[in-house]
Amino acid sequence: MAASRALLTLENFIGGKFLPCNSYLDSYDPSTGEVYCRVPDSGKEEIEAAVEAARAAFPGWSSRSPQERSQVLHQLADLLEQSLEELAQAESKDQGKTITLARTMDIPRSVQNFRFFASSILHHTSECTQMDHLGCLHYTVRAPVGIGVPAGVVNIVFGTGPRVGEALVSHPEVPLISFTGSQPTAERITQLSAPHCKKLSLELGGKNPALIFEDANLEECVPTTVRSSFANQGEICLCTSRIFVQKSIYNEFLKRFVEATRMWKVGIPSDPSANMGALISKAHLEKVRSYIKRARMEGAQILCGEGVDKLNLPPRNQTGYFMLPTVITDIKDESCCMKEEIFGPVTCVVPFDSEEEVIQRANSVKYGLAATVWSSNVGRVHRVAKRLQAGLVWTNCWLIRELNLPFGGMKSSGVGREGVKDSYEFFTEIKTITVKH
Ligand SMILES: NC(=O)c1ccc[n+]([C@@H]2O[C@H](COP(=O)([O-])OP(=O)(O)OC[C@H]3O[C@@H](n4cnc5c(N)ncnc54)[C@H](O)[C@@H]3O)[C@@H](O)[C@H]2O)c1
Ligand SMILES: N/C(=C/C=C\C=O)C(=O)O
Repeated sequence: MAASRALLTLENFIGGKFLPCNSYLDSYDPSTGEVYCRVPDSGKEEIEAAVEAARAAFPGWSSRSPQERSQVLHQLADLLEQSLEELAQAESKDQGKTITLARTMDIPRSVQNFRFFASSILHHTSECTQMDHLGCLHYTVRAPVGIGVPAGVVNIVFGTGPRVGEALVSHPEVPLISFTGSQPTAERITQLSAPHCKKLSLELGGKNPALIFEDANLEECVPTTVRSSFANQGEICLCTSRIFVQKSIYNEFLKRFVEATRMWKVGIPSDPSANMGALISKAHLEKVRSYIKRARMEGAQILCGEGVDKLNLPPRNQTGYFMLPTVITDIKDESCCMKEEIFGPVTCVVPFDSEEEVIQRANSVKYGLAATVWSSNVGRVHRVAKRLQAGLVWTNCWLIRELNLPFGGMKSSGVGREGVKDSYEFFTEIKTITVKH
């Protein structure tokens, strides 16, 4: 029996200290399907300790000036930047994403976010009114609700959603919840938080359409739509999973799109030339595959990918959670593949005739997160973008992020928004003060 390699064991980080836990969960390397790490299986006790640490840290941290807190956030960005490669390797290993995506998107975006918010907190203004006839001045101030960085301000508690997640979201001293995840979980969190009237920010799923009109520039549209469909194995809430193509260019688009999809390289995450790595878990891989099986049963066509083309992987990775990017056509709008979020490397391509028709069909799902519109007619992109039920509409591009402006979805894609103004308002309480002079 080969000696088992010492497994990486993570610890919770509470009150500025790394703390062991009584029990642990196995964490799997998505590229091999092997256990590579153990994470704490935390529960109520750990959440209580984290809330206590936060409670103790709050008075000191919340009274620090924006200038001091900005400096701390810039220092965090510096530390992330200095450890970019180590963090990219860790993220790629843990999530199955390619090292290239982790190096060029995930970690740099984290640095950018810290720097951006470190700057924005220095520029907020408040409101003021005067009642001269009463000799009154009114103004607003905002007080932090959450906490920032010194010991106890950031607490990291590992565990499962139902066990440690529920302990956190139902804790009476946790006043607000910023949740990113699926709609079913958001429903559960909303139920648990309701008795405490907690403030909620919910960033949920999407079933994001691409609307490709006959005057689209296919040289740009095809590669960008391949990327928006399959980046990070389709495990991005903003990924395109329904592609509506105007009939007159449908065959040409499909030919180019399938060719480009087949060039989208699936490889081991550490391969810098891979475009796509492994899905997050065995269970998720099987869930994604089940949608393709259902599409086949409904008589849809699978033009490339799962069950059509061959996946070439080294022997050690054949137990990894890999699948090929898959394109489905001849599928009805009523199909679950066109209605439900699959959150995998699967996209459906269907034709449409008119602008009116495609807007109605694009809006016919319960989600409303993101959309892309491809047309060289500037009047059309503005007109269509305004009518789409989506919180984010990219025209002739995808995933260009503007942190100054609201980010988030409508309908079942979430509640509230993130961004400079929206996050500032969410994480603070506003107060109106009247001074009679
Ligand atoms: N809108 C966005 O910005 C955005 C960004 C990324 C992902 N997403 C969405 O997230 C989903 C994929 O992420 P996921 O699979 O981790 O989602 P998930 O809902 O399964 O889990 C999200 C988080 O909630 C925790 N959780 C699970 N059950 C819980 C419970 N009962 N109480 C408290 N916490 C609980 C999980 O441990 C996890 O940390 C997709 O729907 C995707 O679209 C949205
Ligand atoms: N919050 C964001 C999420 C992006 C992709 C999620 O899968 C962001 O871009 O700010």
